Amino acid sequence: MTRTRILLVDDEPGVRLGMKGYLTQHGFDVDEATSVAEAQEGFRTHRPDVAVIDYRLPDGTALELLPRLKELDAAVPLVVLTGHGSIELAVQAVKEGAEQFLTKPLELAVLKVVLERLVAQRRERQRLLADRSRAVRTQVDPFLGNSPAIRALRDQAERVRDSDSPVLVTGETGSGKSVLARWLHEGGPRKEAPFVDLNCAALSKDLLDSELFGHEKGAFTSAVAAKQGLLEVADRGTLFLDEIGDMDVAVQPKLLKVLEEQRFRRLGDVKDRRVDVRLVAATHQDLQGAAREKRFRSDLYFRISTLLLHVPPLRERAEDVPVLASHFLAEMGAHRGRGQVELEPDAERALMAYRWPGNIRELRNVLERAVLLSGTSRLSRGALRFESLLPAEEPLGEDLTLEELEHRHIERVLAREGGHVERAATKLGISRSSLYAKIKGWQHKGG
Ligand SMILES: Nc1ncnc2c1ncn2[C@@H]1O[C@H](COP(=O)(O)OP(=O)(O)OP(=O)(O)O)[C@@H](O)[C@H]1O
Repeated sequence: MTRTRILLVDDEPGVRLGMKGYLTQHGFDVDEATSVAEAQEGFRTHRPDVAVIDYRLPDGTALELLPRLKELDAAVPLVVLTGHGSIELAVQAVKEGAEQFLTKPLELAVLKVVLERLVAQRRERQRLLADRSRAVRTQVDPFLGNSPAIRALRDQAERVRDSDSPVLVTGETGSGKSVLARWLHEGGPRKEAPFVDLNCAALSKDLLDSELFGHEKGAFTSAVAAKQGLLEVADRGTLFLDEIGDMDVAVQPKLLKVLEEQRFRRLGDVKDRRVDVRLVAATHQDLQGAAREKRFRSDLYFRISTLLLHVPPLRERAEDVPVLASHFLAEMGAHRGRGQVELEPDAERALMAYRWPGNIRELRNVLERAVLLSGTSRLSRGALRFESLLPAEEPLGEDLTLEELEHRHIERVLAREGGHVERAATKLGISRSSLYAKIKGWQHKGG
């Protein structure tokens, strides 16, 4: 569980000492400030979860400080303390944005309860904010199936889940990289904090910059108000950068700085801010190759790739296809208020033999379409329409001659290799010229 950070603003060292001792003992991290000016600076550079502010400060009152803090970040709850319980003061403080007003002498246990409640509310709001662009998903198990490949992935993922180091998730499109990233967050020590998900391929350099780092008012022409970056939203949580291979090279050194120093700067700002995020990055590209060819910074590559998780393509774990398929079919049945749709044996065989270039996403789509169009409770091979241009791979028939069997197998390997004769020949374990000879032979026979 992440520790809650409190900013304590009081000019009396004795009061601060007492409160800090108590709160630290109860699991809070406490930063201190002794004046309006120090409080503003501390709040700006090291954002607390809650600020506790004494009413009277050497250079002003809490009423002056409140709107300034609210301007910096309206989401941080503020608690005001005063020596004399005055209703007018309380009303005024609340008007200026204080969430809570407490009188001195303070019951430390009461303060603790108040802080815990405010922090829980803030975390909930932050979580909603982080999920604003996506429907909240129910937890998906990334390790459905029992193949050695998926069991090995689960073992590795469990080992890296609780660490703070960056993780790089590799795998083909649709194989479940995002699902795994979310699982790392939801099962790990940062689960109470936000999971922020950003697709680097979908944004131009400038947009990516301002989405990630935020900006100050006036940083560029359209920046009419200051904006929090997603790094700040993800503070204490997980930042998931999908398609990191497409991140603009100009943004990459800034991300490296965040990872190395836990600092970043909003566009147009003059000072750094501190942030504590765990990075999970994903890519379907060969990032090492991209780094070698200077399309991706190699220092960033090394920083993010110490913990590497590779999600296997579905075709390398065909035995998991029936498990995944019945999971999707149950889900679809429940969604439509119908019973479970079952697979006929010929459909199951076709699903297991197909190459799934679009992986789990494609499997789900194929089943969804089949369920919609067939309207029956048993799906046969004929109901399946595969997305890829490759022929669906049904098991080779038992009553073929050896020659027909060879012919079909060669066609299949050629299709898999995209018609590349040399690669197909290597796969088949024969020379290119023998493969050509065989193909020519069929052409003669009109095959
Ligand atoms: N283990 C799983 N159980 C159920 N659904 C899954 C599983 N893995 C992936 N999916 C589903 O498959 C689809 C693709 O998954 P996901 O978005 O995680 O893949 P990805 O590898 O991140 O793809 P891309 O590279 O295109 O971003 C999603 O709809 C997801 O819900």
